[in-house]
Amino acid sequence: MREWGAATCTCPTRVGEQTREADTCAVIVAGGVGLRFGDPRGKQYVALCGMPLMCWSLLAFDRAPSIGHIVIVCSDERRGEVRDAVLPAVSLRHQVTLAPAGATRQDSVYSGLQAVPAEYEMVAIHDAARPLVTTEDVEACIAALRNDPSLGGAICAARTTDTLKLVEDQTIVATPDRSYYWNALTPQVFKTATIRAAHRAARWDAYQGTDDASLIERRGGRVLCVETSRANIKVTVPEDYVIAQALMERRLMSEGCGLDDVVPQGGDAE
Ligand SMILES: Nc1ccn([C@@H]2O[C@H](COP(=O)(O)OP(=O)(O)OP(=O)(O)O)[C@@H](O)[C@H]2O)c(=O)n1
Ligand SMILES: C[C@](O)(CO)[C@H](O)COP(=O)(O)O
Repeated sequence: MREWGAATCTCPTRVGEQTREADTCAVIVAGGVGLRFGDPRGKQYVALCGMPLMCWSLLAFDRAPSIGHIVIVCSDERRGEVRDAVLPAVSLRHQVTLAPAGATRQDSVYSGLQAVPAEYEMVAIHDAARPLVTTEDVEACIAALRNDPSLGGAICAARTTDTLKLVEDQTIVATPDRSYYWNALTPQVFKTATIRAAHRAARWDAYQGTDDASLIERRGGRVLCVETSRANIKVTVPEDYVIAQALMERRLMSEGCGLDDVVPQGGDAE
């Protein structure tokens, strides 16, 4: 893996100026230890194309016209690193609040939700470990929820392309019709009040879901899958890093934008 160094390549495309009131707060969860990744620095802090990996998703959200504030959830031990290394590597327009991580992803999201300023009607919850999210993905998901009041949430998702097997004791039990199966990605967007209530209910019931949509589903809410870029992978194991780096390099080469947009400055961290 490359060491952290000066940024040699840069940023996602700007998606126009802010044309509407920003009604959504981003909650970026970066509180995991990355056991499966195995690097003691933590996968969200290793360099990807010249910046800590989590910087790429911060930029994508910062440039989304619907986003007005960013909450970053990180462990107390890494708070200093976020302030001194992550935020200075990007030039964020929006104010940033840091919230303490919890023991599980769900606990970290719960913590992040407590830090969302009162004026934000919607939240977009995102894994810091998904650096390839685009501003277009973020906006598509927010627009889907905004445009359909009957929805309990809208999530970025991609259709499954492999043949799926239901397996017990390493033996195939069934081959389900894969047209019904999609991979859940992030961001996952919800009304702030709705997802806060769903998280409170899950804690009360001691329910642990692997994503936030499942907390809405279990209460009967309808969550829409918004088909977005399948390049938005989660860096989970070391092989994912290699893929993420190749995809990011390809994106940066095709966009060909300059370094001036990512000069060290940092947002105001509260
Ligand atoms: N207690 C936790 C656990 C996870 N996450 C975040 O949730 C996202 C998705 O989690 P995952 O890929 O499982 O990350 P880790 O928990 O770090 O990985 P592992 O399970 O391999 O330890 C990551 O951005 C991770 O930092 C978090 O904020 N707090
Ligand atoms: C939220 C998520 O990224 C959607 O795919 C995923 O469920 C997180 O799961 P993990 O096992 O905690 O990585």
